[in-house]
Amino acid sequence: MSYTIEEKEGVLLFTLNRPERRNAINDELMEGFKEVIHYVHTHDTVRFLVITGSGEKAFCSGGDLAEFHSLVTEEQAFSMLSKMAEILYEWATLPIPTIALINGAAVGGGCEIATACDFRIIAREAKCGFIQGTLAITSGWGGATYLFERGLRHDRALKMLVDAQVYDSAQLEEVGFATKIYDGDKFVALDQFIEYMRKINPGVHRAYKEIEIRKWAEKNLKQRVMEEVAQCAKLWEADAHLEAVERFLAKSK
Ligand SMILES: CC[C@@H](C(=O)O)C(=O)SCCNC(=O)CCNC(=O)[C@H](O)C(C)(C)COP(=O)(O)OP(=O)(O)OC[C@H]1O[C@@H](n2cnc3c(N)ncnc32)[C@H](O)[C@@H]1OP(=O)(O)O
Repeated sequence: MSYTIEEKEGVLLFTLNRPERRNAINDELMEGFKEVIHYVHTHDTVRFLVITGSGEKAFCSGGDLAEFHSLVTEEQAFSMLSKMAEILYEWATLPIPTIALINGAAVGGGCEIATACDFRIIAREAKCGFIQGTLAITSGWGGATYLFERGLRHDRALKMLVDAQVYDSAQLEEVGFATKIYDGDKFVALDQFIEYMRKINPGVHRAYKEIEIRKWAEKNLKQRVMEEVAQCAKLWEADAHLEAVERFLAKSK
């Protein structure tokens, strides 16, 4: 199975489980996200949603470049990108705190998933980056829109996007992308992070999330996400992108 979903003591843990592909997102994993979202909406027992990657190396390497390379036209790209963008919008507007437990590399769409979460707890040796620019595309799942909502200084957020480089944990802390850097066991770090939150009535968390979600509704967040998707889809069909992906895949052979 390419993912697992486990509920324990109020924490719903969603683990991306394709370590041999560095937990890249394919259609099956998108269905996993949908299952998790449905679970949260139908189980009041869930207080915190946590997403992490299996293995040591990666949280998530973004879209599965091998699987999605068959999408060539703008329309084909839009169809895949908008599907995941819709899912991430649902995720970002869930009524409970969401946490990206970043155990390893979070690049491309993996960095977008992390940005769509409320909190990013990052392993000291992990790296994150909006590296889409190196593939001649922009973020295509709404990640830039979320990044500009996360309260980073505007020039720092923009620099992350336009440089398209991976940042180490010290840099991620400095720019304000990381909520917390951890050493050692990721679940110990998670337990410490939610220690105080656990003691608070869940209604309080839901109320704070509603405040943020209301603000986003007023600022047309969904529409802005979809415009980001459309921009990425346009770039997707250009030769520069298709050739960059071919170069990446050729390295693996
Ligand atoms: C499509 C949406 C778009 C968006 O909207 O954002 C994107 O997400 S674009 C995709 C951006 N992602 C990438 O460009 C992935 C780049 N991957 C890496 O930089 C590295 O793999 C890593 C994540 C930093 C991990 O490095 P390392 O631990 O050294 O592993 P390898 O590079 O050797 O990879 C192992 C294995 O996994 C395959 N792989 C990695 N990422 C992907 C991917 N995104 N899609 C498909 N396959 C991926 C890689 O090809 C290797 O395969 P083998 O050589 O066959 O073992």
